[in-house]
Amino acid sequence: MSISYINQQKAKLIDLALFEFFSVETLVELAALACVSAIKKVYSTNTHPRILAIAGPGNNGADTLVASRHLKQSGYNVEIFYPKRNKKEMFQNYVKQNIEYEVPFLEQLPQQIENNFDLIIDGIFGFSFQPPIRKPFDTIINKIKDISENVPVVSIDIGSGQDVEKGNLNNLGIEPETLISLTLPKEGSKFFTGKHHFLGGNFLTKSLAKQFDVNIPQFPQGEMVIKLK
Ligand SMILES: NC(=O)C1=CN([C@@H]2O[C@H](COP(=O)(O)OP(=O)(O)OC[C@H]3O[C@@H](n4cnc5c(N)ncnc54)[C@H](O)[C@@H]3O)[C@@H](O)[C@H]2O)[C@@H](O)CC1
Ligand SMILES: [K+]
Repeated sequence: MSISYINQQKAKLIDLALFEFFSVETLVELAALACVSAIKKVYSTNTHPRILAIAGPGNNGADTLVASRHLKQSGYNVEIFYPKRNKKEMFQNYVKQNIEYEVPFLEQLPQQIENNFDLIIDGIFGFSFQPPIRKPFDTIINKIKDISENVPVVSIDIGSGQDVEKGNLNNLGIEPETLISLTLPKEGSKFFTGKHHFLGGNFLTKSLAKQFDVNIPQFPQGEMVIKLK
């Protein structure tokens, strides 16, 4: 049975349904841990010790802020660029946690990313993205696109700037080396051209799968992610 790919509306509805059972903090913590698990499988602290994490204003950014803390605890050197801060308490707590765990926040996108970082985490936009890309993320996404030939990029849920359903239309979004889809892959990820595609976020029950008419995967025993590509 193949795994379902979902459109933007279904992603939002499934998210809302999960909030009936879990707090957003729980879902973010688990999604972030799944992302960390996928990252560790491809990029080790020996080969890719210096990580630049770019966090957006929504829950894709929340996943990134939490993943940054876990990656730091796992021995990576992580620095965060988080240009548009969400005022909600949850996000403020994630900032405090990173400061406590000695993960620095950068005031600007660094100039020489390729010389100073081995890996970029793209946590700018997830399934709620609506084009066109507004400031300041237009220039940030263009910069990441420019250097993605030289520094590998891991995108959480979606390559930021890509259309959630149609993929990288007109090459406007980030095309990552590694994509980590959450809950179920979005339709746009059918066009993914990078090397590694993981699925994390083992949240769906049989009853939710029936309600939303989707096929859900069986995660391998003891694993937080499934490798789709
Ligand atoms: N059920 C799930 O699958 C889960 C999803 N989570 C994460 O949550 C994400 C979805 O989070 P959200 O719904 O908060 O939304 P996103 O994080 O996708 O983005 C919404 C934010 O981006 C801004 N934005 C949207 N389009 C823009 C544009 N064109 N230019 C500039 N800013 C723009 C919005 O104003 C809003 O602040 C998922 O992709 C995933 O990463 C996880 O945190 C937990 C579980
Ligand atoms: K993203």
